[in-house]
Amino acid sequence: MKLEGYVEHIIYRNAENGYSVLNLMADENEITVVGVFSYIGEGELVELEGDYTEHPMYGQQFKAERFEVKTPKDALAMERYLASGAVKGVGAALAARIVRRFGAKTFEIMEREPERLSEVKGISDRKAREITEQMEEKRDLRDAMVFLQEYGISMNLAVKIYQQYGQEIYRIIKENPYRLADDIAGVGFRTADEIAKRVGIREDSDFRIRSGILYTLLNASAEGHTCIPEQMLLNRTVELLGVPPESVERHVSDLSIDRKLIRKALPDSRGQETVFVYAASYYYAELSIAAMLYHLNLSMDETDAVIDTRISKIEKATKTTLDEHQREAVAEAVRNGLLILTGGPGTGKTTTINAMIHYFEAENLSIFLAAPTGRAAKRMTEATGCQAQTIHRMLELSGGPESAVGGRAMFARNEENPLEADVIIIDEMSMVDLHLMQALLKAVVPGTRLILVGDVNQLPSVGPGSILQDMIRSETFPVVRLTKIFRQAAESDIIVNAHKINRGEPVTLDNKSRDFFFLQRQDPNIILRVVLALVQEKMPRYVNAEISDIQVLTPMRKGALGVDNLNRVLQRYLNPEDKDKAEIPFGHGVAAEDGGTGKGILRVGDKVMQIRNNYQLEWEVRNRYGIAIDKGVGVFNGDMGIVRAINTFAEEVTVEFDEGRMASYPFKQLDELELAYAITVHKSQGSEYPAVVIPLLSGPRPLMNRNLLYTAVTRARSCVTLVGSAATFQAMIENGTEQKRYTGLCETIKSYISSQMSDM
Ligand SMILES: Nc1ncnc2c1ncn2[C@@H]1O[C@H](COP(=O)(O)OP(=O)(O)OP(=O)(O)O)[C@@H](O)[C@H]1O
Repeated sequence: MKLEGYVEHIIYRNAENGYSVLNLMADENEITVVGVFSYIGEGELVELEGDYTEHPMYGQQFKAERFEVKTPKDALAMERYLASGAVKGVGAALAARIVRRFGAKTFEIMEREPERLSEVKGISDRKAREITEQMEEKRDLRDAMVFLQEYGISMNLAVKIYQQYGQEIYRIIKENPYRLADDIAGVGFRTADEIAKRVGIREDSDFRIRSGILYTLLNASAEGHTCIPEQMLLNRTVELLGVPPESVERHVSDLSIDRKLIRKALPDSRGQETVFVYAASYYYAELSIAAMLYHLNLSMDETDAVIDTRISKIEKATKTTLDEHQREAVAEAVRNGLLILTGGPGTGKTTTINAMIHYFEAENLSIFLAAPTGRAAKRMTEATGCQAQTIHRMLELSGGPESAVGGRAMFARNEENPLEADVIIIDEMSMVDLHLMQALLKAVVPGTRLILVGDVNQLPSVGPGSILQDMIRSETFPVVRLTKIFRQAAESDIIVNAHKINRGEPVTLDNKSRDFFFLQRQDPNIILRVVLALVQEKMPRYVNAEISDIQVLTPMRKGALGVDNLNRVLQRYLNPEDKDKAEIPFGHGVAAEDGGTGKGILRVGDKVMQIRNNYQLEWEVRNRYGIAIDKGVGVFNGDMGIVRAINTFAEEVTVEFDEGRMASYPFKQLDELELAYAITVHKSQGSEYPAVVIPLLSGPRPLMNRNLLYTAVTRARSCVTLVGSAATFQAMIENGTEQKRYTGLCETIKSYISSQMSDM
């Protein structure tokens, strides 16, 4: 049946799919209507098709299957529409005046002769234009929404697509919807492919195959590769698209002629020359990194005798005697434009950094200290007594919306406006990925000393590349390796065992240690219970810390002991439901037990983590009177915080990060957060926690390796407790095969250097 009426009030609206509940006034009757409305506003006249149904709780309602927004016919209806707030700047009084002037012709005049609006008292020419433009925009947007909905595009996405292309959408969607995957954040190949299918674009269309190839490369970069073997690219793309290999091959070759892809011969894991394929931007990033490193790698003049004397003076002043390698590191830092310092935990990296700082300070040189994450920067500040900052902040991430191009950061410090420092020391270098390294190097001029400090045995960066490892492997730059564990550090079993793990030696699990425990349990449910007891009671007391300082680390996302399930269980006990704590549905990864929606809950008091870099998110630090004392932009992958407020009215969640930084997330942006009672070992890189609890039972072999265990264990400052299978633990120590990362930086550095040599 059909029903016509005015939208009186929208009771509920799901912004993602348009599902709405609204009050409709039809012939003086108020009717509750439910249905999917792509675009609708209060005050509008709609014609609905559907049927009345009986809802067990809400009684009779009209279920709309189809709808059409109609132009209001009579004067009263027009006035109602205009007064509804649908047009900005027109309130009830003005709406009444407009309709009094033009009567039933109001809309016609607004459409055809908008300049006449200025005949109404209180409407200037400019305002008349504004009102008209709004009416037009609304109509265009509505038409576009209806069009995009036909292709199964959600409303949020439809708005984004419309904002990007405007009236061009019709052409783009019909000709090449794969462009959406390139241009719009949140549209991937799969969404574009779905649209293409509905539009009727053929499976073997050129656009589809090219887009599929680029998508495969993008996926590879999400796994950390900067390039992949061509054969692997072909296989994966063929599998993705279901098209013959020849056509993929042909397009790979076309794309490389267009320089969208770069093919390059590199040695594979067995050292044999193989063709690898890069997305062009990754290739040029490696090339420019190689070139910039080459130019920074200068020799600086200073005699050994002078250096020796100065170091001895520092040793006296700081009452430390540096060992041979530490001394060498300081001397090399003085003598070179570029230096890598690497070593495991407790081998004296920080002590060496401190000696370097003393040395350069005595020379009156300006020194910048930085690290890839906020937590790592904070640690560096504490350990050196000098202010360290995140690399992003040092490079002056600019705040405006233009600060991220294609999701990438834009920095105010770059080749045109380099950092004004004589010495830059970067800690936790193993976490720096290809993009950040490129941005950093752009902002450093030759002549500035760049000292890169890190532990090359940690897991590689979350983002693509294995910069530190590749630089060391290239054997092109000065490297000092610290290997000796100092006496104080040697008293810690965390450090001693970490080194054993790294060397592949067995670790004794007799629980006679003060800071390293292994609780053998085989049943996942029992492991969960033990983990909970450790986090909730034992560890906070043992290391004298808050519950939120105890971090659970796990290798995996899925399974009983994966991140998702651990978070669900830990949340239930550590931050249970409470009528005084606001909460909202949240997240995608949380399975089962919640009514089959696959969603979890976010609650005030929850511990959360930002899971991607957001260069635009604003934060504020307020004093106790609520006055902002510091402001900035950018919350980064891996930053941890506590949910302080959930405002369902403003649809906002406020999270407090380190150092009191408060950031607000619109509900729509909550996919940037995850619960963080438990996090993956990968995400924990660069952070340190007073105590770490690691459930360890089983998992896929490539993941369960020495590298991962080493990284997990070294995250703990005062205590590590592993809970689970000792056999798995020992097997991980023996599994020295790292997850393979394909990168070409090492070879690119070498070939760049030799090309420079031959030019000389
Ligand atoms: N030359 C030295 N003589 C005596 N003790 C030293 C020396 N160098 C470092 N130490 C001591 O060894 C311990 C570890 O040193 P440091 O903190 O510098 O190492 P690190 O490599 O930075 O460790 P981590 O990566 O775990 O932070 C500290 O207690 C430090 O005081």
